Amino acid sequence: MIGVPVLSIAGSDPSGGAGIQADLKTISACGGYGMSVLTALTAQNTRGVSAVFVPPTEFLAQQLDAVLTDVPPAAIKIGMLGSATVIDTVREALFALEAAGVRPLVVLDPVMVATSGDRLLDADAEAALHRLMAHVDLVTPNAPELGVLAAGAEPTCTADLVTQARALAHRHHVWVLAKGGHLVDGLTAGGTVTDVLLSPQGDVQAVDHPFVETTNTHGTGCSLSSALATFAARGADWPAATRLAVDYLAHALAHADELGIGSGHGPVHHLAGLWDGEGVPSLGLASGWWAQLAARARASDATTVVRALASGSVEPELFQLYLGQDLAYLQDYAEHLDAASNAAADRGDVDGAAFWAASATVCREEEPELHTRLGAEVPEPDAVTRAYADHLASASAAGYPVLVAALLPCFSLYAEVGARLAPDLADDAAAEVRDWVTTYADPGFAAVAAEAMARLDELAEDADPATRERMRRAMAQSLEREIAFFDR
Ligand SMILES: Nc1ncnc2c1ncn2[C@@H]1O[C@H](COP(=O)(O)OP(=O)(O)OP(=O)(O)O)[C@@H](O)[C@H]1O
Ligand SMILES: Cc1ncc(COP(=O)(O)O)c(N)n1
Repeated sequence: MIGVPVLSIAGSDPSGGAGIQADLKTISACGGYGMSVLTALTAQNTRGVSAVFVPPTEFLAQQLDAVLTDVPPAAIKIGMLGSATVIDTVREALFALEAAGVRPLVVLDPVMVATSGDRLLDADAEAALHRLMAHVDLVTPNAPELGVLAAGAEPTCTADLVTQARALAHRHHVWVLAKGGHLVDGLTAGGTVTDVLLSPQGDVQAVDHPFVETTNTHGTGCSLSSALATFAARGADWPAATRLAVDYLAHALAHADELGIGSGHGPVHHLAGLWDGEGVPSLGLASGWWAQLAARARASDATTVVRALASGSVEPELFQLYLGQDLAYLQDYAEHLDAASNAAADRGDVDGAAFWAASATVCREEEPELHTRLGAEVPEPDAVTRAYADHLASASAAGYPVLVAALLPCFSLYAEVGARLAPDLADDAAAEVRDWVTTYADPGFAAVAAEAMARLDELAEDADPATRERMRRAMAQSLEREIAFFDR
């Protein structure tokens, strides 16, 4: 189990139930390494907020700089922001991080009003919140916040949540988890609360969970968004991370009354699962390494080749250069897949041997067909291609588990880039772009990439600590070679 770094940018609740205190407990309980940057200090307890102190924005910028230049987070959860100036300072920090080639996943809990009814965001800060949304992957409004952000009436039923969440998802091209915690009037124990998850394309998924009859709901929004950021940081996609986060919170809510903290709306029991001995949900060791690299992997979107593909048209010379070198690379890669197949067979792993051999065949036969259809010919390998080949050769010499770790990014990164580019592919995208993107966005390819990762997870589980470290490094180095490969 590794602690993927997750950063909370939020306000402090000294009574420990909401804000960064809730976030750090949640991140730890969900298997992340929690860090926090403070936007504001509140004086509050379970009965309400009595004062708010906002430190100078220069100090916020210093905190962000200190953390982000040393420990790039795999995900960031943003909570209480307070004012437009604070929002703009956070936005600038995210922008600078992206410019430096690191794009963590970003979850925004658009905190406007506390459960107690106290305002936590200036009314004039809404425009700044919309500007921030350009850097956000998923936003988690409750019903009143959704009404404000989607400029509609406050949703009063699930159908309203869906309509307004779709408008917000569409406007900012973000995932929206619209929370149904404010629509529970009339529910009793045994009833069901419905949150709804919308993709940026507007696909809807209802996320049902049991209604808990309790007044101890202080900090549910903070905890849910932190859990989501942590599970996503650990490698779950948004629908899976949402289910894991909702289940985590349901358990914490179900045990809230056992804590019995304060005389007002008390906190949920963030550590109920750990104290019960149920531990932290497991997601696989190597999947965790890849999740830790995800912020780096998404930086491939800024490379020349992926940028050109995303825009729907590619300069022929650039594309031919890339495709030609990729053809040269695939010849070498197929040989290492054969080596992996032989090594699996030597260990008596018949399924593994068949899997790697089948992948080698795809690299020799199917993928080059795409490349040659797009006009590529095998050139002399250039320095970038040779460096990748040398890396694979030394990984191979280090043994089967290290070799598989080095082979993995070529599966996972292409599946991820394909999946990211496909939904936004313009109708008039050039034919060669469409051909390339649909090849790597194919669900069959995603399934193969997932199987490769599952095999690596098993190898990592069985490996000793020194081998695990070599595997983790080999994976990270392959990712760097992949990014260099796209940046031509
Ligand atoms: N009594 C409850 N039983 C079950 N789930 C609940 C209950 N109250 C809230 N939730 C869940 O808690 C999460 C937070 O929802 P809510 O709509 O309350 O957000 P919020 O208003 O941002 O949170 P907060 O009330 O902490 O400000 C959602 O997943 C919601 O479904
Ligand atoms: C510092 C801070 N941040 C966020 C909230 C909202 O949490 P909730 O609405 O769940 O009380 C809060 N009360 N305090």
